[in-house]
Amino acid sequence: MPQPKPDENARAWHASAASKVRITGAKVIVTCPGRNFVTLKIETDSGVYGVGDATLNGRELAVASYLTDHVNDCLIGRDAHRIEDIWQFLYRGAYWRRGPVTMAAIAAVDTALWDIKGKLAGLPVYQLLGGAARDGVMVYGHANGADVDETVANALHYKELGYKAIRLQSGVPGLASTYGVSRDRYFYEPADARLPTENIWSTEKYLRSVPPLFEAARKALGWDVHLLHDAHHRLTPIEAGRLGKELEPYRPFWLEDATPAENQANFRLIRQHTTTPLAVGEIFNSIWDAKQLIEEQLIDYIRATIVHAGGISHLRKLANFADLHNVRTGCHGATDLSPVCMAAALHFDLSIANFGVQEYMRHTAETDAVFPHHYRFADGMMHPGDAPGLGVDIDEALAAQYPYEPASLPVNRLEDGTMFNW
Ligand SMILES: O=C(O)C(=O)C[C@H](O)[C@H](O)CO
Ligand SMILES: [Mg+2]
Repeated sequence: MPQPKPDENARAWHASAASKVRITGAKVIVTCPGRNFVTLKIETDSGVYGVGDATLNGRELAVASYLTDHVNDCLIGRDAHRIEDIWQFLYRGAYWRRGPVTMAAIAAVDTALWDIKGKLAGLPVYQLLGGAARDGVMVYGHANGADVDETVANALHYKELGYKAIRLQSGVPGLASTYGVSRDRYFYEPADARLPTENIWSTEKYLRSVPPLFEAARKALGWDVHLLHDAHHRLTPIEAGRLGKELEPYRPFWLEDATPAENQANFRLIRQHTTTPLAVGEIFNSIWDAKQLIEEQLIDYIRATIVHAGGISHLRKLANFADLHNVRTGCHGATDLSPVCMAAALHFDLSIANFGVQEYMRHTAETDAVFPHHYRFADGMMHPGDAPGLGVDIDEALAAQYPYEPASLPVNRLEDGTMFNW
């Protein structure tokens, strides 16, 4: 029997058959409505455009240059529908894989392409990702204060606002400044000066301060609210094990960034000493940063988010992998992640199987005005809205009124002058 003739031009056929939407332009917008944000806007010949967040706090211009000097020209003429192909082109094609600058740039392209695909389909992005897997996205807010009383008072306020999960960070007696404690009630912005501010840190003083904070918070708030805490990479594994054990009676939702995670095996030691759930990963930029942590079930929540971990496409892979190992998500959502990232994270959170919680720090009114958006908060939950695409935009004329202002994250020294983790 004669065999069917192979189609020698299959590749060409595939290339021409699908309906194409050509990318006609890509531009980077840097704006500072209270803090710096880098946004990528991709335009197509259909008239539809998409936006992606590319903000890397304290290193913003490196990503802006990566996009402008090395990526944007490569996008022109490509089919905006081919999100995975473009992701692979940028990741494999860089040769220098991973790293926060590369992955933030790829994330911005990926996010903008999902926005375009949603707008062209007339669907919110979460519908393209499989639809809503829950009614809304539980978020946690930041309660902080100079001392335990002020922090607990702020936490009570968050509870009144309807929050079901609250992060507690309090000033440490004997230390002039502490991570997570702001002078402002809602907006904590660590990038506070052009050159890095030098803070002083004492692990001993800090460790004494956290259990009394949780004890007071449980007394005042009761047990029907989740309580979280961020150690911000400052403990050794054995110190983290001790803190986790001391917090167990207060049932924290998680202890975050207990120890730096370059060496993923660090978390084994913490696990051996405490049942307090562990969260890590806001500075991760790919699935490889979390592979051992997830495979060995050394953590409970993975904090990687859209802008710093390669966009919606890569974060979905990470979440699916985590799901196999009972690890849930808890996306980073500090104010240095723009409303574009927040919108993308909410579509992602709503659609995945193993969602845990989403961090939510309110942006300033100036930021909200530059980035008009459809996402909303009610009763401790958020929803991305049902506008086609991501449901977020950038007002370029307004953005231009807030030029870039150099700002750095702080650094820490121990009391004897030794450089330490911030
Ligand atoms: O929100 C958190 O949990 C943080 O740790 C915030 C980070 O310090 C901040 O995003 C750094 O830019
Ligand atoms: Mg953190």
